[in-house]
Amino acid sequence: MKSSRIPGFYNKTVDERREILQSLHNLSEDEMDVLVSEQSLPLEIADKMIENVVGSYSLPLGLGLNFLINGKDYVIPMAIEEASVVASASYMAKIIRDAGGFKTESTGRVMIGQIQVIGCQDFQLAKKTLLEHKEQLIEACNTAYPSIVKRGGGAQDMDVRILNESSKSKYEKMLIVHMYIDTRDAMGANMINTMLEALAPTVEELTDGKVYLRILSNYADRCLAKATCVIPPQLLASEGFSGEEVRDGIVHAYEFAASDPYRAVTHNKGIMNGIDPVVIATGNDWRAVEAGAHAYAARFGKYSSMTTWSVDDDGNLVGELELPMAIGTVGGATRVHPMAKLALRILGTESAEELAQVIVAVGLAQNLGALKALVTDGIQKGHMALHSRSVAVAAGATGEMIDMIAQQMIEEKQIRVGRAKELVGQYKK
Ligand SMILES: CC(C)(COP(=O)([O-])OP(=O)([O-])OC[C@H]1O[C@@H](n2cnc3c(N)ncnc32)[C@H](O)[C@@H]1OP(=O)([O-])[O-])[C@@H](O)C(=O)NCCC(=O)NCCSC(=O)C[C@@](C)(O)CC(=O)[O-]
Ligand SMILES: NC(=O)C1=CN([C@@H]2O[C@H](COP(=O)(O)OP(=O)(O)OC[C@H]3O[C@@H](n4cnc5c(N)ncnc54)[C@H](OP(=O)(O)O)[C@@H]3O)[C@@H](O)[C@H]2O)C=CC1
Repeated sequence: MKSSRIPGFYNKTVDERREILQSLHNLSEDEMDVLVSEQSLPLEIADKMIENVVGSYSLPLGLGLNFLINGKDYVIPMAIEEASVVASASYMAKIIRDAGGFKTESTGRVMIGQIQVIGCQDFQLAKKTLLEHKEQLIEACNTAYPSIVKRGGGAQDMDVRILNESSKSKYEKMLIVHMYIDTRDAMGANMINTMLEALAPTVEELTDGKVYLRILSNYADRCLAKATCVIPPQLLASEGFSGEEVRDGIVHAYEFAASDPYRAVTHNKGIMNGIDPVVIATGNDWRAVEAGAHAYAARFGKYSSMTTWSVDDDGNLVGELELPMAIGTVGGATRVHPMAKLALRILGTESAEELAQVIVAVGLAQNLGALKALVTDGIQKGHMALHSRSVAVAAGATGEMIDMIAQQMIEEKQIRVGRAKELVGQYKK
């Protein structure tokens, strides 16, 4: 792909932006049509995706620009309702690009399937028996879903745990089988659940217990993606603030989030501001990603910051974000929703592993954007200036009136629906 660095893209009209996108990716006219909201999800497809369909729900799709990840340029489709997120991601990606870009890596694509067994006469014996039959159980899993094995994935390993072993309650004591399954480019929920359901009768036989739950775990801690950036302080300087001041402010902000769950939740919400829009745009399951990410943020026993920010020996700001990233480039809605297909095409990611790495890079950029704003001008200046247009629309402004009212509210430093309504009234006179 050509460079994703397109200065002033946001000052262009929607049509001009579409033309740039089309030439950047050689998109066909059919693909371009998908960007027109009536085409983005035809009703007959929507009606096959979920139940009781009466329509579809649109979100704005913006492009995160300037992303350089492992030396490769990416344009990032982001579906989100909140102003300033896309601008902030692009701004931080521009700074990080000047610092050499993001470096990313991942652990592979191993997901976890859980089988719950209760009522065993002897839980230790049941565990021992299962472990003795490990190879047979892995093989049974793979027999239930041979196509994933042909694709180079499938069940690889197995583990057994006993929960609440000393409990006297028949409800609390249970044995949990973990199957470790490489799902390749799929998120894998359905394939894992199929495998587990096929395995359950054998597990019951071997344990002399009763199987209840057979379901994947969304705590995908063997399916991790990590992004890092190293930024010389001079790239962080902004009006009235030296680069060193901004750098130190960001590290102080990180330490606050690392030490206080009340701050960590907001800090992490800012990270998910970047992650969710890409997960949604690519047709992936954002509830699964959200659940896994927050659980990982609590993995040391206390809910904490998803990112870390520190200063290296050369005085650079170093940022890191590692998260479970159970997404796919096939399966679910990724190849069903026309917009998701287009988003994957624009991203140009060749595998789920690559997509996962791109997503955490966006999360890291988004966190940096929020922290940089918070430790300098405060969040309201940049965020509310962009949000002012939505406020004007909420107050009933239309057409040219929207930008004029938004601008007036920014100048008056009064970005409120009440004020916007007054201005709409004045313009309509
Ligand atoms: C909003 C900015 C970027 C302005 O920042 P600025 O300094 O006015 O930007 P600039 O005019 O110097 O432009 C720099 C670059 O930003 C981008 N950019 C600039 N403007 C636009 C625009 N209109 N549309 C698209 N892109 C834009 C663009 O890439 C541009 O480069 P160029 O292309 O010109 O070479 C900055 O103030 C910022 O990053 N603010 C933070 C915004 C943010 O975090 N929003 C999230 C919502 S708040 C929240 O939910 C989370 C939070 C904050 O609670 C999390 C937490 O507490 O940790
Ligand atoms: N707790 C949760 O998170 C749950 C989530 N879900 C939902 O499950 C869905 C995801 O399930 P998932 O199993 O990923 O999707 P699918 O059920 O759509 O399965 C993906 C299919 O893609 C095919 N495929 C083609 N190319 C590849 C490749 N390179 N790598 C891997 N598979 C490939 C495979 O079939 P073949 O090999 O036969 O071609 C595979 O079965 C999401 O919609 C999610 O919301 C469902 C239940 C619970």
